[in-house]
Amino acid sequence: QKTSNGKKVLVAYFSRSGNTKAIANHIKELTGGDLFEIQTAKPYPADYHACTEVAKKEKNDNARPELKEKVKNMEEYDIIFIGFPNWWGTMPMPILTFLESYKLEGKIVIPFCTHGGGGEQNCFKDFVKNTSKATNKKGFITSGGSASSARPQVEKWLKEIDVIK
Ligand SMILES: Cc1cc2nc3c(=O)[nH]c(=O)nc-3n(C[C@H](O)[C@H](O)[C@H](O)COP(=O)(O)O)c2cc1C
Repeated sequence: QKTSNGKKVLVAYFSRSGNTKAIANHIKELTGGDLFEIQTAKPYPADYHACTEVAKKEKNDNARPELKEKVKNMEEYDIIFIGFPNWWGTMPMPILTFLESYKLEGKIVIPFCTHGGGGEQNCFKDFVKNTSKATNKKGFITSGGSASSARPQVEKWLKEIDVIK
């Protein structure tokens, strides 16, 4: 399925507790795109505090956690939404693994993010820095708690950035 302007859409997301997944689902429903969940080969601890410690170490080490699977047909997509939670003020490191796994030249990449009160911080700045070979469009950000009811805001944003009519 393609959008009204004939583009094929992928909605890739990383989500530990479901908030970012809720936004991914809104985008999928509104654009008719395909969903892909970015998962690490080794799951993060279920315990929140333990997870923050693992994530902090990965950030400090500039790690590239191994991913469970790849998008097999990335070359078919024109527009790639990439969603993630704000972790320690930026993208979780598996997003960097993901971005470095594909040739994104010539594609439109668009981030979306949920946070726990800190807002955007460096999330989108770091995203743009790491996707400089692609065309970037303005991202969508919301607090994790509002994600499931954010469909109207997501729709407004998708119209603003010219992905849907
Ligand atoms: C490891 C970790 C680090 C986090 N760091 C931040 C942060 O720096 N700023 C913030 O606003 N929220 C932070 N959060 C909260 C998440 O961004 C927020 O709960 C988000 O909606 C979770 O999305 P998810 O349900 O898709 O995993 C952190 C959460 C985790 C697990």
